[in-house]
Amino acid sequence: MSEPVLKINHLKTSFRIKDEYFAAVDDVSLTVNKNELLAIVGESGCGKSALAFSIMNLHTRAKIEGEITFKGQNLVNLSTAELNKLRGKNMGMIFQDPLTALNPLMIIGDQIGEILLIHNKNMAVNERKQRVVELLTKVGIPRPEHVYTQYPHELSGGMRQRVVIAMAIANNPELLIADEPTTALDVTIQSQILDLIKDLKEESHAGVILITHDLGVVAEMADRVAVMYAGQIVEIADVYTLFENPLHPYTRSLLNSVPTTNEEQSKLHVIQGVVPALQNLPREGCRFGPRIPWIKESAHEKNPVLHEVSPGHFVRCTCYKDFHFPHEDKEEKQHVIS
Ligand SMILES: Nc1ncnc2c1ncn2[C@@H]1O[C@H](COP(=O)(O)OP(=O)(O)OP(=O)(O)O)[C@@H](O)[C@H]1O
Repeated sequence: MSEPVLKINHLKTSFRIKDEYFAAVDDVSLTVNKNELLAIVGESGCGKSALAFSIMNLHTRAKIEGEITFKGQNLVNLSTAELNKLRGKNMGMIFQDPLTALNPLMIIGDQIGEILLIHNKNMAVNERKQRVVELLTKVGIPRPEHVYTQYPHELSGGMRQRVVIAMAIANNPELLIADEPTTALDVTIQSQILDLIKDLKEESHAGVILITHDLGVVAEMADRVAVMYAGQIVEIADVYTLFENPLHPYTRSLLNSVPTTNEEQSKLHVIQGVVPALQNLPREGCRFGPRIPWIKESAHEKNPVLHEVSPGHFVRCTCYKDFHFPHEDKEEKQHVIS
């Protein structure tokens, strides 16, 4: 039986541009369970980071509405002091760029030690040092005692990201959010970092949210996947269902734009257009509609909602029933879907 760590209900995060607020996260509801890795995918500008930052309450000037329930409390209503008790202790975050997440003027040991100290005021100095070395060892850093004394600029990008992960897991959080944790790293290092996150999840049984552009990573690591487009979840399902039976035109377009060795993939699909700027997002009708203009208007719902097409598999808008790629024979495709 799955046990929820985080429950998000009708979350709306809006940013002020000139005199108006525009929702970058628009009515998102989801759950993350203990020992589950939920991947959030979508093109740049779909609202993935805005969602992650909302959960950690790291937006300074956004308007946040809805409910983010963690440990029985709605994070949206908590004061900074109350939030600080949870952040870094019960919730950890791994950021895209490890350099910006670290203080350049502080040695690694002190940076991790500080996180331990904030949440364990009575921890003795020696115990703290020992725990930092343990954490550095756990995230695969060689010569941890030496690295303890180094500054961030003395480490490689991969090692710095390991330090950031050590900080995020220092207090054994129940929820770990990783926002494109390998974007700033070399390809060779990327898989090591992702393996580390996966191992940590398996060991600690934490709930993990992994934000990524990379569908290969999703296939490899996720238990469930939420696909975001224009601030909304357009499809959510367990990882097998999402890859075996993707339904939303956006999900299918994303999957079809990745080259594979699969012989059935006759042609790569280039998704038309781009995600509009926040103030130009379509707010009515199917938000993805303008990017699939060959699908007739009547296929879309006026106010698209998520439909549960099979247990745990939700798809927004009815247009998935009529969707086909321009190069496909429509009759044949409808037969496959029905
Ligand atoms: N502080 C802000 N003020 C105004 N607009 C913002 C702010 N932060 C994000 N946005 C806008 O909100 C939308 C969603 O941005 P977000 O960074 O969440 O996208 P993303 O899916 O995480 O993209 P990426 O993959 O590039 O990180 C974008 O249109 C972005 O320009």
